[in-house]
Amino acid sequence: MPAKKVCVVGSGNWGSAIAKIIGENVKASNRFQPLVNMWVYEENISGRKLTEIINTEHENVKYLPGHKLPKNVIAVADVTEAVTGADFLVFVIPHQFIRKLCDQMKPHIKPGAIGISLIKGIDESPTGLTLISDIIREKLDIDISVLMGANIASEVADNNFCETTIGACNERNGLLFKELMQTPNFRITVVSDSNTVELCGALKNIVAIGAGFCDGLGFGDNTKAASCGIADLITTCYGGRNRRIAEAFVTSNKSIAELEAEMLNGQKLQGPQTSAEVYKILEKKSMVNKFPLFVSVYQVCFEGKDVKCFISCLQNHPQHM
Ligand SMILES: NC(=O)c1ccc[n+]([C@@H]2O[C@H](COP(=O)([O-])OP(=O)(O)OC[C@H]3O[C@@H](n4cnc5c(N)ncnc54)[C@H](O)[C@@H]3O)[C@@H](O)[C@H]2O)c1
Ligand SMILES: O=P(O)(O)OC[C@H](O)CO
Repeated sequence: MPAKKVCVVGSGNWGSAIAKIIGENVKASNRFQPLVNMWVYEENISGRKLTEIINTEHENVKYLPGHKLPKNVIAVADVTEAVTGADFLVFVIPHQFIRKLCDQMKPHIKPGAIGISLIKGIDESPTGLTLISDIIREKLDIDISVLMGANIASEVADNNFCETTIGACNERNGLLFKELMQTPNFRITVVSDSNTVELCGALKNIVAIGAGFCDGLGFGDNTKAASCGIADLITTCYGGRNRRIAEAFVTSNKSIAELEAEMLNGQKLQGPQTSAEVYKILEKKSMVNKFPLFVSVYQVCFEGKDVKCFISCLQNHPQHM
Protein backbone atom coordinates (compact mmCIF):
# COMPACT_ATOMS: atom_id res chain seq x y z
CA MET A 1 0.00 0.00 0.00
CA PRO A 2 1.48 3.41 -0.97
CA ALA A 3 2.01 5.70 2.03
CA LYS A 4 -1.22 7.55 2.83
CA LYS A 5 -1.44 11.31 3.17
CA VAL A 6 -3.35 12.62 6.19
CA CYS A 7 -5.13 15.93 6.71
CA VAL A 8 -6.63 17.10 10.01
CA VAL A 9 -9.53 19.42 9.22
CA GLY A 10 -9.62 21.64 12.29
CA SER A 11 -7.22 23.00 14.87
CA GLY A 12 -9.15 23.91 18.00
CA ASN A 13 -8.55 22.36 21.40
CA TRP A 14 -9.34 18.78 20.31
CA GLY A 15 -8.14 19.27 16.75
CA SER A 16 -4.69 20.29 17.99
CA ALA A 17 -4.53 17.45 20.54
CA ILE A 18 -5.37 14.82 17.92
CA ALA A 19 -2.94 16.42 15.44
CA LYS A 20 -0.24 15.96 18.10
CA ILE A 21 -1.01 12.23 18.26
CA ILE A 22 -1.30 11.82 14.49
CA GLY A 23 1.93 13.72 13.87
CA GLU A 24 3.83 11.43 16.23
CA ASN A 25 2.20 8.27 14.86
CA VAL A 26 2.89 8.97 11.19
CA LYS A 27 6.57 9.57 11.98
CA ALA A 28 6.77 6.09 13.43
CA SER A 29 5.08 4.31 10.49
CA ASN A 30 5.95 3.90 6.84
CA ARG A 31 2.26 3.41 6.03
CA PHE A 32 1.66 7.15 6.23
CA GLN A 33 3.33 10.12 4.56
CA PRO A 34 5.54 11.97 7.05
CA LEU A 35 3.91 15.41 6.73
CA VAL A 36 0.40 16.02 8.10
CA ASN A 37 -1.59 19.05 6.97
CA MET A 38 -3.72 20.69 9.65
CA TRP A 39 -6.35 23.11 8.39
CA VAL A 40 -6.39 26.23 10.58
CA TYR A 41 -9.17 28.82 10.60
CA GLU A 42 -6.82 31.78 10.28
CA GLU A 43 -6.72 34.26 13.13
CA ASN A 44 -4.54 37.17 14.07
CA ILE A 45 -2.84 36.68 17.43
CA SER A 46 -1.10 39.83 18.69
CA GLY A 47 -0.28 40.89 15.14
CA ARG A 48 0.84 37.45 13.89
CA LYS A 49 -1.02 34.84 11.89
CA LEU A 50 -1.91 31.74 13.89
CA THR A 51 -0.63 29.53 11.05
CA GLU A 52 2.73 31.30 11.14
CA ILE A 53 2.98 30.85 14.92
CA ILE A 54 2.14 27.14 14.65
CA ASN A 55 4.63 26.57 11.83
CA THR A 56 7.49 28.36 13.59
CA GLU A 57 6.86 27.68 17.28
CA HIS A 58 4.99 24.38 16.79
CA GLU A 59 2.38 25.32 19.32
CA ASN A 60 -1.25 26.32 18.92
CA VAL A 61 -0.90 29.15 21.42
CA LYS A 62 -4.59 29.98 21.32
CA TYR A 63 -6.36 26.62 21.43
CA LEU A 64 -3.84 24.24 23.00
CA PRO A 65 -1.30 26.41 24.79
CA GLY A 66 1.55 24.71 26.60
CA HIS A 67 1.75 21.68 24.29
CA LYS A 68 4.27 21.40 21.47
CA LEU A 69 3.01 19.92 18.22
CA PRO A 70 5.32 17.66 16.23
CA LYS A 71 7.21 19.61 13.55
CA ASN A 72 5.70 17.46 10.80
CA VAL A 73 2.24 18.93 11.52
CA ILE A 74 1.92 21.77 9.02
CA ALA A 75 -0.68 24.49 9.58
CA VAL A 76 -2.48 25.46 6.36
CA ALA A 77 -4.98 28.33 6.21
CA ASP A 78 -6.54 27.44 2.84
CA VAL A 79 -8.79 24.42 3.30
CA THR A 80 -8.65 23.50 -0.38
CA GLU A 81 -4.85 23.39 -0.24
CA ALA A 82 -4.95 21.47 3.05
CA VAL A 83 -7.12 18.62 1.75
CA THR A 84 -5.66 18.32 -1.75
CA GLY A 85 -4.13 14.87 -2.20
CA ALA A 86 -5.21 13.64 1.25
CA ASP A 87 -6.19 9.97 1.55
CA PHE A 88 -7.33 10.25 5.18
CA LEU A 89 -9.43 13.21 6.36
CA VAL A 90 -9.91 13.76 10.10
CA PHE A 91 -12.81 16.17 10.72
CA VAL A 92 -12.61 18.01 14.03
CA ILE A 93 -14.34 21.39 13.97
CA PRO A 94 -17.37 22.77 15.86
CA HIS A 95 -20.38 21.27 14.10
CA GLN A 96 -21.95 24.57 13.08
CA PHE A 97 -19.22 25.11 10.46
CA ILE A 98 -19.26 21.71 8.76
CA ARG A 99 -21.66 22.34 5.88
CA LYS A 100 -19.86 25.42 4.57
CA LEU A 101 -16.47 23.80 4.92
CA CYS A 102 -17.53 20.65 3.05
CA ASP A 103 -18.83 22.79 0.21
CA GLN A 104 -15.44 24.50 -0.04
CA MET A 105 -13.57 21.19 0.08
CA LYS A 106 -15.74 19.19 -2.31
CA PRO A 107 -13.95 19.89 -5.63
CA HIS A 108 -10.58 19.05 -4.05
CA ILE A 109 -11.29 15.68 -2.43
CA LYS A 110 -9.09 12.89 -3.75
CA PRO A 111 -11.05 9.98 -5.26
CA GLY A 112 -11.00 7.08 -2.79
CA ALA A 113 -10.31 9.31 0.23
CA ILE A 114 -11.86 8.20 3.52
CA GLY A 115 -12.85 10.28 6.53
CA ILE A 116 -13.49 10.17 10.25
CA SER A 117 -15.50 12.66 12.27
CA LEU A 118 -14.45 13.60 15.80
CA ILE A 119 -17.22 16.21 15.87
CA LYS A 120 -19.73 15.99 18.71
CA GLY A 121 -23.01 17.49 17.56
CA ILE A 122 -26.07 16.91 15.44
CA ASP A 123 -27.97 18.88 12.86
CA GLU A 124 -31.70 19.26 12.54
CA SER A 125 -33.46 18.80 9.21
CA PRO A 126 -37.07 18.82 7.94
CA THR A 127 -37.20 15.04 8.39
CA GLY A 128 -35.71 15.02 11.89
CA LEU A 129 -32.19 14.48 13.05
CA THR A 130 -29.14 14.52 10.80
CA LEU A 131 -25.83 13.14 11.99
CA ILE A 132 -22.75 15.21 11.22
CA SER A 133 -21.18 12.12 9.61
CA ASP A 134 -24.19 11.94 7.27
CA ILE A 135 -23.66 15.55 6.23
CA ILE A 136 -20.00 14.86 5.44
CA ARG A 137 -20.82 11.60 3.63
CA GLU A 138 -23.51 13.20 1.52
CA LYS A 139 -21.58 16.34 0.68
CA LEU A 140 -18.23 14.70 -0.08
CA ASP A 141 -19.33 11.22 -1.16
CA ILE A 142 -16.70 9.47 0.99
CA ASP A 143 -16.83 6.65 3.54
CA ILE A 144 -16.92 8.20 6.99
CA SER A 145 -16.30 6.72 10.43
CA VAL A 146 -16.66 8.50 13.80
CA LEU A 147 -14.49 8.66 16.91
CA MET A 148 -16.07 9.59 20.26
CA GLY A 149 -15.07 9.04 23.87
CA ALA A 150 -14.35 10.50 27.26
CA ASN A 151 -11.53 12.55 25.83
CA ILE A 152 -10.95 15.99 27.27
CA ALA A 153 -8.41 17.43 24.85
CA SER A 154 -5.91 18.86 27.33
CA GLU A 155 -5.76 15.53 29.20
CA VAL A 156 -5.17 13.64 25.96
CA ALA A 157 -2.45 16.16 25.05
CA ASP A 158 -0.92 15.53 28.49
CA ASN A 159 -0.76 11.86 27.46
CA ASN A 160 -2.94 10.70 30.34
CA PHE A 161 -4.50 7.28 29.79
CA CYS A 162 -7.98 7.22 28.24
CA GLU A 163 -10.20 5.12 26.01
CA THR A 164 -12.23 5.98 22.95
CA THR A 165 -14.45 4.29 20.37
CA ILE A 166 -14.41 4.33 16.60
CA GLY A 167 -17.76 3.62 15.01
CA ALA A 168 -17.20 2.36 11.48
CA CYS A 169 -19.67 1.03 8.92
CA ASN A 170 -16.62 -0.18 7.00
CA GLU A 171 -14.55 -2.10 9.56
CA ARG A 172 -11.39 -2.04 7.45
CA ASN A 173 -11.47 1.76 7.35
CA GLY A 174 -12.15 1.91 11.08
CA LEU A 175 -9.05 -0.20 11.68
CA LEU A 176 -6.96 2.06 9.44
CA PHE A 177 -7.96 5.07 11.54
CA LYS A 178 -7.22 3.09 14.69
CA GLU A 179 -3.70 2.52 13.36
CA LEU A 180 -3.40 6.25 12.68
CA MET A 181 -4.54 7.43 16.11
CA GLN A 182 -4.00 4.78 18.77
CA THR A 183 -1.17 5.25 21.29
CA PRO A 184 -0.29 3.39 24.50
CA ASN A 185 -2.37 5.96 26.40
CA PHE A 186 -5.13 6.56 23.83
CA ARG A 187 -6.78 3.18 23.45
CA ILE A 188 -9.26 2.64 20.65
CA THR A 189 -12.03 0.08 20.24
CA VAL A 190 -13.63 -0.26 16.80
CA VAL A 191 -17.34 -1.11 16.66
CA SER A 192 -19.79 -1.29 13.78
CA ASP A 193 -22.65 0.70 15.33
CA SER A 194 -21.41 4.07 14.17
CA ASN A 195 -24.71 5.93 14.63
CA THR A 196 -24.98 5.06 18.32
CA VAL A 197 -21.40 6.09 18.97
CA GLU A 198 -22.02 9.45 17.30
CA LEU A 199 -25.35 10.10 19.02
CA CYS A 200 -23.89 9.39 22.46
CA GLY A 201 -21.04 11.79 21.77
CA ALA A 202 -23.45 14.54 20.69
CA LEU A 203 -26.17 14.22 23.29
CA LYS A 204 -23.86 14.06 26.29
CA ASN A 205 -23.09 17.75 25.74
CA ILE A 206 -26.65 18.69 26.65
CA VAL A 207 -26.45 16.56 29.79
CA ALA A 208 -23.18 18.32 30.69
CA ILE A 209 -24.99 21.65 30.63
CA GLY A 210 -27.56 20.19 33.04
CA ALA A 211 -24.75 18.97 35.30
CA GLY A 212 -23.26 22.47 35.35
CA PHE A 213 -26.65 23.90 36.31
CA CYS A 214 -26.76 21.43 39.23
CA ASP A 215 -23.31 22.53 40.39
CA GLY A 216 -24.18 26.21 40.05
CA LEU A 217 -27.38 25.72 41.98
CA GLY A 218 -25.46 23.99 44.75
CA PHE A 219 -27.07 20.56 44.50
CA GLY A 220 -25.11 17.52 45.60
CA ASP A 221 -23.63 14.61 43.72
CA ASN A 222 -26.83 12.53 43.80
CA THR A 223 -28.67 15.22 41.88
CA LYS A 224 -25.90 15.60 39.35
CA ALA A 225 -25.55 11.83 38.90
CA ALA A 226 -29.28 11.61 38.15
CA SER A 227 -28.36 12.96 34.74
CA CYS A 228 -25.11 11.07 34.36
CA GLY A 229 -24.39 7.74 32.72
CA ILE A 230 -21.33 6.14 31.26
CA ALA A 231 -17.79 7.23 30.56
CA ASP A 232 -18.14 10.32 28.41
CA LEU A 233 -21.08 11.57 30.41
CA ILE A 234 -19.14 11.25 33.62
CA THR A 235 -16.09 12.97 32.19
CA THR A 236 -17.99 15.78 30.55
CA CYS A 237 -20.14 16.35 33.64
CA TYR A 238 -17.06 16.83 35.83
CA GLY A 239 -14.26 18.16 33.65
CA GLY A 240 -15.77 19.59 30.46
CA ARG A 241 -16.31 23.11 29.16
CA ASN A 242 -20.09 22.70 28.83
CA ARG A 243 -20.38 21.94 32.55
CA ARG A 244 -18.02 24.75 33.56
CA ILE A 245 -19.87 27.42 31.59
CA ALA A 246 -23.27 26.19 32.79
CA GLU A 247 -22.14 26.46 36.42
CA ALA A 248 -20.83 29.99 35.81
CA PHE A 249 -24.14 30.87 34.13
CA VAL A 250 -25.97 30.13 37.36
CA THR A 251 -23.60 32.05 39.60
CA SER A 252 -22.72 35.07 37.42
CA ASN A 253 -25.89 36.61 35.95
CA LYS A 254 -24.18 36.62 32.54
CA SER A 255 -25.53 34.96 29.40
CA ILE A 256 -24.09 31.70 28.08
CA ALA A 257 -22.82 33.55 24.98
CA GLU A 258 -21.04 36.14 27.14
CA LEU A 259 -19.45 33.46 29.30
CA GLU A 260 -18.38 31.44 26.25
CA ALA A 261 -16.61 34.50 24.87
CA GLU A 262 -15.06 35.42 28.23
CA MET A 263 -14.01 32.00 29.49
CA LEU A 264 -13.18 29.95 26.41
CA ASN A 265 -10.94 32.26 24.36
CA GLY A 266 -12.51 31.27 21.04
CA GLN A 267 -13.33 27.64 21.87
CA LYS A 268 -16.93 26.73 21.13
CA LEU A 269 -19.60 25.13 23.32
CA GLN A 270 -21.61 22.39 21.63
CA GLY A 271 -24.24 21.73 24.33
CA PRO A 272 -26.56 24.74 23.97
CA GLN A 273 -26.76 24.51 20.18
CA THR A 274 -27.30 20.76 20.29
CA SER A 275 -30.14 21.29 22.79
CA ALA A 276 -31.75 23.72 20.32
CA GLU A 277 -31.47 21.25 17.46
CA VAL A 278 -32.84 18.40 19.57
CA TYR A 279 -35.68 20.63 20.81
CA LYS A 280 -36.82 21.41 17.26
CA ILE A 281 -36.84 17.71 16.43
CA LEU A 282 -38.79 16.83 19.59
CA GLU A 283 -41.33 19.55 18.82
CA LYS A 284 -41.86 18.25 15.29
CA LYS A 285 -42.35 14.74 16.60
CA SER A 286 -44.59 15.84 19.52
CA MET A 287 -42.13 14.31 21.97
CA VAL A 288 -41.26 17.37 24.06
CA ASN A 289 -42.86 15.91 27.19
CA LYS A 290 -40.75 12.78 27.01
CA PHE A 291 -37.36 14.50 27.37
CA PRO A 292 -37.57 16.95 30.30
CA LEU A 293 -33.79 17.23 30.76
CA PHE A 294 -33.07 18.12 27.13
CA VAL A 295 -36.07 20.47 27.02
CA SER A 296 -35.29 22.31 30.25
CA VAL A 297 -31.65 22.82 29.21
CA TYR A 298 -32.93 24.32 25.95
CA GLN A 299 -35.44 26.56 27.74
CA VAL A 300 -32.87 27.90 30.18
CA CYS A 301 -30.32 28.51 27.41
CA PHE A 302 -32.64 30.06 24.84
CA GLU A 303 -36.05 30.97 26.26
CA GLY A 304 -35.09 32.85 29.38
CA LYS A 305 -36.49 30.20 31.71
CA ASP A 306 -35.17 30.71 35.25
CA VAL A 307 -32.46 28.15 35.92
CA LYS A 308 -33.84 27.79 39.46
CA CYS A 309 -36.73 25.86 37.84
CA PHE A 310 -34.29 23.33 36.38
CA ILE A 311 -34.84 20.64 38.98
CA SER A 312 -38.63 21.05 38.98
CA CYS A 313 -38.53 20.20 35.24
CA LEU A 314 -36.71 17.00 36.06
CA GLN A 315 -39.17 16.17 38.83
CA ASN A 316 -41.79 15.70 36.14
CA HIS A 317 -39.99 13.03 34.12
CA PRO A 318 -42.52 10.67 32.45
CA GLN A 319 -40.64 7.68 33.88
CA HIS A 320 -41.50 8.89 37.38
CA MET A 321 -45.25 9.05 36.77
N1 LIG B 1 -12.09 20.10 23.34
C1 LIG B 1 -12.34 18.87 23.76
O1 LIG B 1 -11.94 18.47 24.86
C2 LIG B 1 -13.10 17.93 22.86
C3 LIG B 1 -12.99 16.56 23.08
C4 LIG B 1 -13.68 15.67 22.28
C5 LIG B 1 -14.47 16.17 21.23
N2 LIG B 1 -14.54 17.52 21.02
C6 LIG B 1 -15.35 17.97 19.87
O2 LIG B 1 -14.45 18.34 18.82
C7 LIG B 1 -15.08 19.31 17.98
C8 LIG B 1 -14.11 20.45 17.74
O3 LIG B 1 -13.83 21.06 18.98
P1 LIG B 1 -12.41 21.68 19.37
O4 LIG B 1 -12.31 21.52 20.86
O5 LIG B 1 -11.31 21.12 18.55
O6 LIG B 1 -12.59 23.22 18.96
P2 LIG B 1 -12.58 24.51 19.93
O7 LIG B 1 -13.94 24.68 20.50
O8 LIG B 1 -11.43 24.43 20.86
O9 LIG B 1 -12.21 25.71 18.95
C9 LIG B 1 -13.07 26.30 18.02
C10 LIG B 1 -12.48 26.13 16.63
O10 LIG B 1 -13.39 26.67 15.67
C11 LIG B 1 -12.64 27.45 14.77
N3 LIG B 1 -13.53 28.43 14.15
C12 LIG B 1 -13.95 29.62 14.64
N4 LIG B 1 -14.74 30.23 13.74
C13 LIG B 1 -14.82 29.41 12.66
C14 LIG B 1 -15.49 29.47 11.41
N5 LIG B 1 -16.26 30.51 11.08
N6 LIG B 1 -15.35 28.43 10.56
C15 LIG B 1 -14.61 27.36 10.88
N7 LIG B 1 -13.94 27.23 12.05
C16 LIG B 1 -14.05 28.25 12.93
C17 LIG B 1 -11.56 28.07 15.61
O11 LIG B 1 -10.49 28.51 14.82
C18 LIG B 1 -11.15 26.87 16.47
O12 LIG B 1 -10.23 26.05 15.79
C19 LIG B 1 -16.39 19.71 18.68
O13 LIG B 1 -17.44 18.99 18.08
C20 LIG B 1 -16.20 19.21 20.11
O14 LIG B 1 -17.42 18.85 20.74
C21 LIG B 1 -13.87 18.41 21.80
O1 LIG C 1 -15.30 20.29 27.21
P1 LIG C 1 -16.57 19.74 26.60
O2 LIG C 1 -17.75 19.89 27.52
O3 LIG C 1 -16.82 20.25 25.22
O4 LIG C 1 -16.33 18.16 26.48
C1 LIG C 1 -15.13 17.71 25.91
C2 LIG C 1 -15.22 16.23 25.50
O5 LIG C 1 -16.29 16.02 24.62
C3 LIG C 1 -15.29 15.29 26.67
O6 LIG C 1 -15.20 13.96 26.19
